[in-house]
Amino acid sequence: MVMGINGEFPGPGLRARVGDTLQVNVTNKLHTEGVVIHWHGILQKGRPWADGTASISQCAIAPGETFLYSFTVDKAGTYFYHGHYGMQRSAGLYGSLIVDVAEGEKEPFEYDGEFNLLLSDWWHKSVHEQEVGLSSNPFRWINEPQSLLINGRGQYNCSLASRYNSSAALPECSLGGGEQWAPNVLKVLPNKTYRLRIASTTSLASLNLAIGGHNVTVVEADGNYVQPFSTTDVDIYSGETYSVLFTTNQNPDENYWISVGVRGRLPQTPQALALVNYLPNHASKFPTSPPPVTPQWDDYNRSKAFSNRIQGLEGTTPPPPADYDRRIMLLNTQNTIDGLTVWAINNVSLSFPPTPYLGALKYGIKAAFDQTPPPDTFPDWYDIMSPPANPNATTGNAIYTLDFNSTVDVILQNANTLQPNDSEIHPWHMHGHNFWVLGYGDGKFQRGDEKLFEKAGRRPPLKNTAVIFPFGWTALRFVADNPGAWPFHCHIEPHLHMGMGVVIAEGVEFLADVPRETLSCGLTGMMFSGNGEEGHN
Ligand SMILES: O=C1O[C@H]([C@@H](O)CO)C(O)=C1O
Repeated sequence: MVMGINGEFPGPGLRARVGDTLQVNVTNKLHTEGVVIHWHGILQKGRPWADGTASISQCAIAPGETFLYSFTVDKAGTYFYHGHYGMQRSAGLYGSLIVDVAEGEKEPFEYDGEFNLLLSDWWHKSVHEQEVGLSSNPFRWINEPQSLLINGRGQYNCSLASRYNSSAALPECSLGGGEQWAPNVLKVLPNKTYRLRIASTTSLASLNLAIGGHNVTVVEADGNYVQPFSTTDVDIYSGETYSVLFTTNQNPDENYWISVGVRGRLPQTPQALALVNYLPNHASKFPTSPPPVTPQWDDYNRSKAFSNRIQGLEGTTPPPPADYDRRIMLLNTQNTIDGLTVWAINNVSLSFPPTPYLGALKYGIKAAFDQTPPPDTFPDWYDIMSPPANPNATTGNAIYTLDFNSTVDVILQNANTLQPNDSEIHPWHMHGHNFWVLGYGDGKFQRGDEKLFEKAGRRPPLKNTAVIFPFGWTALRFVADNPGAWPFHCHIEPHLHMGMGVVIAEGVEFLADVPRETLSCGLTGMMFSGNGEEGHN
């Protein structure tokens, strides 16, 4: 079962120019559940209610109802959109969103043509069955995906590439032409430069993409320009987007594979493949070289080296100096609550309340969520190298309230899971803000480690998603300059479902109004249905 939009999966690609206002009417035709759409990477300055997050920016759109998302896009780049209620993104509710530079403006790089690859992973088990398993005792994990998809296409139970390897476990796919699952074909001319936009909306998988025989130059990450660098392959974590340039300077009598494979978890899913078709060769001409091999899944030094190469483009805004009034240390742990397996941040597993935070904050409804702030740090003695000594965590829905316009540092600290010698990749995505990635480190963050940021001599890149490596930490800095309530969470869909996130809020008092049509549920719904025609339901 797949959730589609306008009869399509993935949903229709959207394209706009900087300065445009997009108006998207979403009608919920799911019969038995609400829906919201999040515009991933769009900052929604001044319109936090358009962020499309259930329980945070709005009430879920009820079956049969229509909600108008209206927002301005102010930064060129590669983005996507997706469901942000339950695990609807995993059910296929996503599509691509591209913002071009304004008329007459130029990108800081040149290219002759472009392609867009939206990457995802796919399970045969329905999302509802997955959700039930994750919230069961005993816990039932979703396990690895059955397929990796490129623009919604992938193969199952066969491999396009088995002819290159006689010991391949899977038979060759028999392509007749025109199959829905046929690989994406990128038609190119020799000696041109192409822009490849890549976005990952995977539910779980960390990916690596490479083009056989071609190096790529990375130029954009998460809608921000980066200092160009050349590489053989690109790591891409869920929630990230990249643009890379490649030049068709190889033997024009050949076609070439693009491969996408799993990193960061023991892969059990065949690579996804797309074809670079040098014209006038026929697309059915199989490349003579096999698809690029995905680097060893647990070669984290290689992954770290790649992440460390991403720097802000020279001349772009550097991070402001530290304001150590507020440094938030977020310890990510796997825990148990009443026998259920959860993820917790500083020992609190996030559970979304029925009243959207934005409305609750705007109208001062204190009963809507826990008013005691969550902890800004974790105990010094916590041993991140071992399973939690006391694995019991609590459930909570309190928020981090930030001073408006303050500079905030966040240290995301990874730790051992409930299993000995195990720590996992977590790509953290922040809504409403870009942050500077100050640095990555191994082990437990120590006072004084901030020196490592400066010593590295890197120009921190602006991003909206950053990974924490196993047993390591990642340091971020951002300015709390966007009035609203915003989730900041692991972009692995089952991990958010299991509580791996926090909510931050700032400057809500500066919002003139929060549209009533976003508030028709929970305590705000009651508040507004009490006084006649203003009520929604
Ligand atoms: O949240 C997770 O649960 C499993 C495992 O840790 C327990 O089965 C896994 O691989 C996750 O990422």
